[in-house]
Amino acid sequence: MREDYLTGDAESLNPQEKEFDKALRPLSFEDFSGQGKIVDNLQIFVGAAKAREEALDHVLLHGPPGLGKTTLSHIIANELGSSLKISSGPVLDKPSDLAGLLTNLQPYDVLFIDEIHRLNPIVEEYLYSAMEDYKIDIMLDSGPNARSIQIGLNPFTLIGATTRAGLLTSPLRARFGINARLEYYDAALLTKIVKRSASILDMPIDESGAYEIARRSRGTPRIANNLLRRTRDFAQMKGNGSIDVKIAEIALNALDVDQNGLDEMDNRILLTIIEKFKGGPVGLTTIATACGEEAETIEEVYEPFLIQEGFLKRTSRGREATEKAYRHVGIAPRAETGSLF
Ligand SMILES: Nc1ncnc2c1ncn2[C@@H]1O[C@H](COP(=O)(O)OP(=O)(O)OP(=O)(O)O)[C@@H](O)[C@H]1O
Ligand SMILES: [Mg+2]
Repeated sequence: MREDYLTGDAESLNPQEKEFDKALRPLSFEDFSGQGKIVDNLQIFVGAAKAREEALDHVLLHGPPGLGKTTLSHIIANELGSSLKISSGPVLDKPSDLAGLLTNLQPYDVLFIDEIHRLNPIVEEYLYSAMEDYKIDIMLDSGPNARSIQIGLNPFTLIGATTRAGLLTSPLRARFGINARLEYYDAALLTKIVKRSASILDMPIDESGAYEIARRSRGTPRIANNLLRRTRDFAQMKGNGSIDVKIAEIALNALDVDQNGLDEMDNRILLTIIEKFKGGPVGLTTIATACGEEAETIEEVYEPFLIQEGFLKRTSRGREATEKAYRHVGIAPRAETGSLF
């Protein structure tokens, strides 16, 4: 179950969760909390493109899952007054899939390609001229009759989203005029987001309850919203229906979200490095095998937060647990135990 609230994107949700997700998704820059600099800049770029009656420059949004990349794409299209066409890297398998999408775009439409780091390299090449000159070359026929024709496209904006900006090729990256890296949210911002969500869903919640959920949400709005939903269940079954700090604590403890907001897998990663590999350094794939998790998921989902919070260090020789990690799992750091002998 933890998988779906950590990594679950809209596509993997059940219909009820989809409704919930839709109801809570901010629709305008005004409703979107945090990422101040990115939002301020985007507002300027969107306003200027509209005033000049030009397509907005292509936008690359990157950062860990659940921080608002898809949400921001919807907002950009809304604020441009354009429609948003949605696709994703793995879905665009053949150049003809891409050509079909591109030739159907109306002037100033926004094309959103999620997981853009997973584009097929052949499809990616076709994207270059589309992004640069609003043109694509299409191959007609094959064999001796093969010839290519050039088709002009309406001016459009491509928004690419990825959790792995490092995997993007440099020619693709260079074609984005706007490049924004989303950051984790602090507890104050997440408190605001939790209170907004609770009010949309008509859930009574007090400040301390909202803060407790917020500060234990790994800096991630998606997790905050999901923990809010789970906490409501506890409020209904174990309380009087409203959420305060006591109910929030009961719910979060029951869900194995600890005092620092780390969940069961975060703790398993830290414990594995400390207990099985003497605190590291140890390689990512070794950690992954020992934890029974995909290396990619550890790198994309867990590690960035553990590093940002100072539990983990990335060195040239591998991952190392910090002193803070030792204290967190309640084991004395190496230096201290070493000095006893
Ligand atoms: N700044 C924000 N303010 C309020 N709610 C937010 C904000 N950012 C994200 N959310 C909420 O968090 C949920 C997840 O956001 P979103 O789907 O945009 O993340 P994402 O970055 O696209 O994640 P992924 O990488 O998994 O696709 C959204 O449904 C939205 O309700
Ligand atoms: Mg998304």
